[in-house]
Amino acid sequence: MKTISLLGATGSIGLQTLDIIRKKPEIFRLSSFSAGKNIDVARQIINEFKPDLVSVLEKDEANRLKIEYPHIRILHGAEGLEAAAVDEKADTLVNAVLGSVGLQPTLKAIEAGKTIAIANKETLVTAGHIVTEAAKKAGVKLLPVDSEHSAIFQCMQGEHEKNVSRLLLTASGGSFRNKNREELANVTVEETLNHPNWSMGAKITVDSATMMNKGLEVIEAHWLFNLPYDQIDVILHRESIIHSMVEFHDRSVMAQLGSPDMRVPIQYALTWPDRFPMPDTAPLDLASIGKLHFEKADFNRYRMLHLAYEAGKIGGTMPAIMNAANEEAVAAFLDSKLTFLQIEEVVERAMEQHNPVESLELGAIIETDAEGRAFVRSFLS
Ligand SMILES: NC(=O)C1=CN([C@@H]2O[C@H](COP(=O)(O)OP(=O)(O)OC[C@H]3O[C@@H](n4cnc5c(N)ncnc54)[C@H](OP(=O)(O)O)[C@@H]3O)[C@@H](O)[C@H]2O)C=CC1
Ligand SMILES: CC(=O)[C@@H](O)[C@H](O)COP(=O)(O)O
Ligand SMILES: [Mn+2]
Repeated sequence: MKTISLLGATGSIGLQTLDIIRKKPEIFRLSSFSAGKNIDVARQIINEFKPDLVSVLEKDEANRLKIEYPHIRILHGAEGLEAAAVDEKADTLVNAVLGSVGLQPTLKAIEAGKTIAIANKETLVTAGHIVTEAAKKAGVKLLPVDSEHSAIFQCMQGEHEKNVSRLLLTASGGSFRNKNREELANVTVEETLNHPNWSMGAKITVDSATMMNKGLEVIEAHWLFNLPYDQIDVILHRESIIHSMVEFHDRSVMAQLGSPDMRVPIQYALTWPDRFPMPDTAPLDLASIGKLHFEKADFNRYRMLHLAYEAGKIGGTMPAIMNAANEEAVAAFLDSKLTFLQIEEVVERAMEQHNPVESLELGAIIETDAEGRAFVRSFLS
């Protein structure tokens, strides 16, 4: 029996995690979860899964839920997220919250000795050095949920890190992969949210279109698999059937394939090193797919990918400023306050004005995160 605390239960990854828990009640139990503002869905989750602890974003909503559910511990805000992350009944934290707000709960859960299934890539981008060091020190497992990192993790089973020569992250190219840069000037939010292969939350779908998603994933891979940036490559693969690959020194390349369905990597993180059947997922039918395509990822077309490699190589607080500026810029785009190409412009400017600190201290990271957000807000005003 695995007891789970789930941050971001009302989101795309959160709901798919609940689907896995729902189908295997003899194996999984949800003991706590967090939601943001989607209280109607939070209520449905409480009614179905009967957790012991729930955290929501706002105090007023928490107070209303306390009256409705007097037997459940209901919390709110950053403290609530941390309390859910260290829930004493849970052995595993699934971090599916959006953004760097997931960092401090993750660190608390590591300190408390929880196994961490991590979907929340912004946490690893912002403070990968702190998170991976803390996990190593506490002897805690960080299990990847992101499809590319799960693919690499699966290819690495039974292999030794020292034999890896290169990681190859596959990228769909996102909603605008058939457009050139000039054609990006007037794209709408609605067009941006139309991902060709995956159904995901709004922020990551925008990131996929700007290619920042792949940039964040390059930094995520650097921390999870302990490889330098010149051994991490990105290749365009429009079908999203190969989820990523690992090249070894003998030039052998291992790939993990499957239909684009996040429930597969989520479940693998929850059952590793075992595998359980996934009856609702159709078998991969390569004969009907016919062809798989590959293309070089052009850094001029996908400038955000270049910026992310730069941020990763500079290191220190540079990935944190890039991530915070990107989170704010994407939110502004979704709110029609920035155009699609301005997301890139504002992220680049935030990086240019930032003096990166080499410090590995959490305080420096938190300050940098705030600086990135303030920079975008002042750009908007
Ligand atoms: N979706 C996918 O297929 C994949 C996602 N990921 C990563 O997983 C994470 C989640 O993505 P996704 O599920 O798409 O995102 P969604 O936007 O669908 O869900 C985000 C979740 O986080 C909650 N949330 C948002 N902001 C806050 C906040 N400030 N405080 C507390 N809770 C908050 C939301 O609550 P509410 O909705 O109630 O307001 C929701 O539960 C991201 O880091 C993403 O990059 C990685 C690989 C694939
Ligand atoms: C499902 C998943 O892991 C996403 O991060 C996905 O990778 C997005 O696809 P692209 O960024 O390749 O468009
Ligand atoms: Mn991914």
